[in-house]
Amino acid sequence: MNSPRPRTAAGTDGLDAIRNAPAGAVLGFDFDGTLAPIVDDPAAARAHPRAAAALARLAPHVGALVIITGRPAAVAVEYGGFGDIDGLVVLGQYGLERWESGELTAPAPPPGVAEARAKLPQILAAAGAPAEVFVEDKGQALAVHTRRAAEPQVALDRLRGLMDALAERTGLVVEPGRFVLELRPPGMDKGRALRGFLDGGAGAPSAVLFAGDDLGDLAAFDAVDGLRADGVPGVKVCSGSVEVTALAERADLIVDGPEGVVDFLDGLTGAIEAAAGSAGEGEGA
Ligand SMILES: O=P(O)(O)OC[C@H]1O[C@H](O[C@H]2O[C@H](CO)[C@@H](O)[C@H](O)[C@H]2O)[C@H](O)[C@@H](O)[C@@H]1O
Repeated sequence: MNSPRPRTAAGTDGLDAIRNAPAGAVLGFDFDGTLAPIVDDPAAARAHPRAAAALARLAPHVGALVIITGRPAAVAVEYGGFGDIDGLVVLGQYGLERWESGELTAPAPPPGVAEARAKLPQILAAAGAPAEVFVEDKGQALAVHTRRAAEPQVALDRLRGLMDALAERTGLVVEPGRFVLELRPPGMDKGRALRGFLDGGAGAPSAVLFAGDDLGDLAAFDAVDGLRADGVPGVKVCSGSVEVTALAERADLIVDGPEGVVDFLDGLTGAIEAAAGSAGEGEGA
């Protein structure tokens, strides 16, 4: 299977670098909207049916695979069916949590989360939120979802100012996403998480890739840009949707949602395996 070509020279260099030296490359992925199709109920989200197999096939060829998600890490592992993928690391809650080989490391939530949890019902009432607006309690963070409302963007806009004020009062930050506003601890984002993950590796990667779909993934795109400025080839992949356009504007490569991401992974692995096969034939000749 042929991989789609990036539309930028930097992205083409980044993808070539991954294909040419996969063993030193680090590939990062968002979960919801990138590996898992968006659905109305966050608890019903599951990875694309071919995602876990595609990651498992790619894993032995590359330096590292890391999923960086707003979900609790253990939830992404469960909903993804990722528990058996060799070497996979999942950084949850925007990088606060780390899951690796079945072991989870997670800090205690800051006290502001409990205060926000107690005040959120009043905030929803004050914003006139319809009954379909609900809170997803992630322990470290609280996500207010409006997707199921008749007018999800209107409901989101009405909440924004009140959520900003609550974040300020509780020492949290507001993380906006696809018909969601999250209250979460400050000091971490997907860019810092990616940088921190690379810093914990065995040296600079030969190349880096990050694929995402939502506003929270822009920080990881910033990190890829920063790495490129430092001389590390990199690729920014957007899992395209009509809901968010900000990532597509910054991406080297746009694919068609999670199905496109999985096809891209299969194509990349196929190219790496084909190159390894030809090299083996050359050596034997
Ligand atoms: O960083 P991510 O892996 O993309 O997680 C971000 C948030 O995604 C989830 O919400 C989104 O997906 C839901 C299920 O498809 C959808 O119903 C919702 O509208 C989306 O915003 C998740 O529920 C959040 O906790 C994540 O932080």
